[in-house]
Amino acid sequence: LCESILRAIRRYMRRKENVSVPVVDFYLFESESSTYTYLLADPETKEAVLIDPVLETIDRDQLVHELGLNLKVAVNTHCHADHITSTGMMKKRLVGLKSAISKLSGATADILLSENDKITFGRHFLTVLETPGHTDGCVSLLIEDKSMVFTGDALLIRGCGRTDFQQGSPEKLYESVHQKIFTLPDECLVYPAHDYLGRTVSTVGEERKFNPRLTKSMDEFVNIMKNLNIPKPKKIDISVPANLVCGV
Ligand SMILES: N[C@@H](CCC(=O)N[C@@H](CSS)C(=O)NCC(=O)O)C(=O)O
Ligand SMILES: [Fe+2]
Repeated sequence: LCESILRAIRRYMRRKENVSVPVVDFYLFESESSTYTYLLADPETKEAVLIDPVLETIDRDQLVHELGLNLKVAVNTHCHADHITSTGMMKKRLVGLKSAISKLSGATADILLSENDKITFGRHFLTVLETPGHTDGCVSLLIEDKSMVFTGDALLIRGCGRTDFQQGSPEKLYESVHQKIFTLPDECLVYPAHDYLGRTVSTVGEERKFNPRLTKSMDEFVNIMKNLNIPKPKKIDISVPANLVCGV
């Protein structure tokens, strides 16, 4: 393990002992699309935010009730191509819940996000970082003390989102990650929207050092991304149109 992840683990353990920091339920995983959903809450005010919820796991995500949380916002990091979001269905079940997605995604939602917007829950907030390249409307969400960033499909653990559909651009993705994410503190924990190998968390320092795609030059990166040759997501034709309207 490199130094930055050890520092991050120590920092995380200290945070767990301090009730004034947000609680995150890290392991809400949807196995068909290998998607991570993240629930963040202020333990004192009970206000909460849900990131990238999936339709198939909407019943599991009712745990917000069990935890006595007041879910304010359900946010998508982008218009997903591989699964349908549950934000629209969830709004029908939870009075007062608002959906959010980037303005540049072209999707409809209650809140259309732009660079530097804040999503507040209790005493905490996430700052919106526009990180286009996988899609034009991709955002990453940074917690106020820069200890955690939720990167959607922009930066995956030892990988990144593909750039061969949905306005994908390897050049834009390279710039987004280098300018917006790799400039964060080394020990900032990186939580991606997917992992296909069972990994759950990384750090900015680790990815800056070891990411096999993004440590390369821009030209090499573009070449890698143009030759990924991976099949399209099985559900792309139903997911994209559905996600343009919050999945309903
Ligand atoms: N097999 C999956 C789709 C896998 C895939 O294409 N994942 C995307 C993120 S979801 S849009 C991706 O960007 N992958 C990058 C990579 O390097 O794997 C399915 O059929 O759903
Ligand atoms: Fe995606």
